[in-house]
Amino acid sequence: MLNYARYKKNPVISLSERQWPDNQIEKAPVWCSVDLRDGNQALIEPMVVEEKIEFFQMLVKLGFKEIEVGFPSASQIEYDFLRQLVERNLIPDDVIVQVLVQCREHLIERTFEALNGVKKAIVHIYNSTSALQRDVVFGKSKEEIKEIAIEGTKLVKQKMKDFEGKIILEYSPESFTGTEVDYALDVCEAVLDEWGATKEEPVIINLPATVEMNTPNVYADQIEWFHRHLKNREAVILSVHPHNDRGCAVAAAELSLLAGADRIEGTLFGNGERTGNVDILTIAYNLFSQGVNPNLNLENINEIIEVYERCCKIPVHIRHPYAGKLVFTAFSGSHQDAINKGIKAMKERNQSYWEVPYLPIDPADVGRKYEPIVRINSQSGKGGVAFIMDSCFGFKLPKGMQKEFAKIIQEISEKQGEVAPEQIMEEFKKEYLEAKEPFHFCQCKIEEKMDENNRESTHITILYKENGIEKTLEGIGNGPIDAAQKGISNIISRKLKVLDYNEHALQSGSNAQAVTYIHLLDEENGNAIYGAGISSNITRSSLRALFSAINRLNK
Ligand SMILES: CC(=O)SCCNC(=O)CCNC(=O)[C@H](O)C(C)(C)COP(=O)(O)OP(=O)(O)OC[C@H]1O[C@@H](n2cnc3c(N)ncnc32)[C@H](O)[C@@H]1OP(=O)(O)O
Ligand SMILES: CC(C)C(=O)C(=O)O
Ligand SMILES: [Mg+2]
Repeated sequence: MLNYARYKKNPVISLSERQWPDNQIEKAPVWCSVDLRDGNQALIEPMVVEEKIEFFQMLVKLGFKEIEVGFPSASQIEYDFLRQLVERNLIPDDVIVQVLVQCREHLIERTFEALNGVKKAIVHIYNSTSALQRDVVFGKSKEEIKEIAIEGTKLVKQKMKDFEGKIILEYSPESFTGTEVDYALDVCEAVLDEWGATKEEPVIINLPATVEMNTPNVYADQIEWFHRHLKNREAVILSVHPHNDRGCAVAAAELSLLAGADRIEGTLFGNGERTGNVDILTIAYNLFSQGVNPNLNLENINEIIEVYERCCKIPVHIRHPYAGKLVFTAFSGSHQDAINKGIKAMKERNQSYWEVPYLPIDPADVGRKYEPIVRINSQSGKGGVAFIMDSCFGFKLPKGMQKEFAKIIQEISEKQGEVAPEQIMEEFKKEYLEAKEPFHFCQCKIEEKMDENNRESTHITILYKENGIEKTLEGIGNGPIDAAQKGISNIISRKLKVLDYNEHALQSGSNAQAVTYIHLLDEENGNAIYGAGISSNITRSSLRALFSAINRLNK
C-alpha cells in the first residue's frame, strides 16, 4: 500500500467573502514568457545561443511583450545570449526583456553589465520565503529573509542609477505557496516601500507556485487575499507564476485571474522545472474559445510546435490541449455522428459562431484544417464513415446507405485496425460504383410517348451486358428509372421497387459529375439494398445506380 501517512495536508487559508468564484475572465492578462529561463533551465540539453535567438524571435512574432531572456549572471551562455540580442538589435521597441537574478551584489552587478544598451528591462529578483526553505536552506529567521529581499531591492536601485535605459523591478517571494500569506505580504510591502513603488512606476509582485502544493482554489484564495491586502494595490502589477506539480497549473492560473492577478508568467506547452510551468498557450486558447481576445498571434499552432520541438527537443504530446496531433480527431462512432451533424447544421444555418459537439474550437482557426477530424477504426460508426465520404470525397450518402456502408467498413476495421479515407473510397467504388456484374449498363435510348388515353409514358431501350454478352431490354414507365426498373424486373423475373432516390453534383461547373443513390427493394424476399452510380448525365448516373443495386441484390 502507498505510504500516504508520510505526507501531511498543506494548509489552506481563511478568506471570508471570497469574490473569485463569481467572477469571469473578461480580458487577457499581461503575458510573460519564461521559456528562455525557467523552461530552458529545465531542459536536458539547454538551448544554444542560436536556438535561443530563434525561440526569442518566435515569441516576438507570437506577440509576447515581456520575455524573460535568462539569468545572465549565471553562465557565459546566458550572458552572451542577451548581449547578442542587444548587439544584433533584435529587441523590438515594444518588447521588454526580463532578467532573473538572486538578491546578491556580484550577480546583480553582472546582470546590469549584460543589460548594457537595453532600452527597457524588467530586473527580476527573488529569494525563497517558505517556512521549509527558511529553515533547511537558509537557516534564517523571517526578519533575516526579509532583509535579503530589501537588500536585493536596494542593490537594483543603486545599480540602476548608472544605467541608461528604463528599469522595472519585479520581486518574487519564491516558494510563495509554502509561505504564510501574511509574511509574504510583509516581505513584498518592504520591497515596495524600499523601491518607492507608485501607480506611475509600479513594481511587479510575482507570486509563484514554485511548487504546486494544493488545489487551485487554494492558490486563488492566496492571490485574492494578497490582492485585497496590498497597501497600495495600484502601485503593483500582480503576477502569478504557477508550476504544474499536481497537474492543475492551468486551472490555478485561470482562477488566479478571477482572483485579481494582472499578469501570468509561463511557457509554451508547459515546459519547465519538473512537471513544468503553466502552459500559456492552453490558457490563451481557452480564452479564445470563450470569445476573449488572447492578445497573442496564435493562428498557426503547427509553426509553434515545429520551433518548440526543435529547440527544446521535447515532443508535444498527442493529447496536448489544442496542439496534440489527435485532439481534433474522433474515433468513436457517436462522437463522429454528432460532429458530422453539428458541422452540417452550422453550414445549413449559416451560423457565424462555432458550436459543434465534441469540437470546442474550429481546428481551422489554429491552422489545423488539413488533418482529419474523423478517423475510422472499429470504434467508429456510420456518422464517421459518412463524414469521411462527404468531407474527403464529396459523397453525401443518404442515411440508410450510411448504415449499410459503415457495416462493410467496420468488418474491415475489425480485422485490420484503422481504415484510411483512401481505402474507404476504394471500398465504396468496389462495393457500389464498380458493381457491374452480372449486369453492366452500357447505353440507353429514351422516348416520351402518348398512349391512346393521352397519358405520357417513358419508353426506354437499354443496351447492357450480361456476363460480358451484349443484350438489350425494353421497359415502359412513368419516367426513365421506373421504365428501366420494370424492364429489368422482367428479365430477372423479380418484383422490384425503388424505395428511395437521391442525387447530387460532385463538383460544380457544366461538366460536373453527378452521383445517384438508389434504394431498391426485392418485394419477393423483402431484401433492400443501395446502389450508386456516377456520370455527367443524371439519367445515366441513375441507371448506373439501378444496375449497381440489382447486382448487389444478386450477391
Ligand atoms: C525557482 C527557480 O527557478 S529560481 C531560479 C533557479 N535557477 C538557477 O538557479 C539557475 C542559475 N543559477 C546558477 O547558475 C547559480 O545558482 C548561480 C550562478 C546564480 C549562483 O551560484 P553559486 O553562488 O555558486 O551557488 P548557489 O546558487 O548554490 O548559491 C547558494 C548561496 O546563495 C544563497 N542564495 C540562494 N538563493 C538566493 C537568493 N535568491 N538571493 C540571495 N541569496 C541566495 C544561498 O543561501 C546560498 O548561500 P550560502 O552559500 O551562504 O549557503
Ligand atoms: C524565480 C521564480 C519566480 C521561479 O521560477 C519560481 O518560483 O518558480
Ligand atoms: Mg519557476
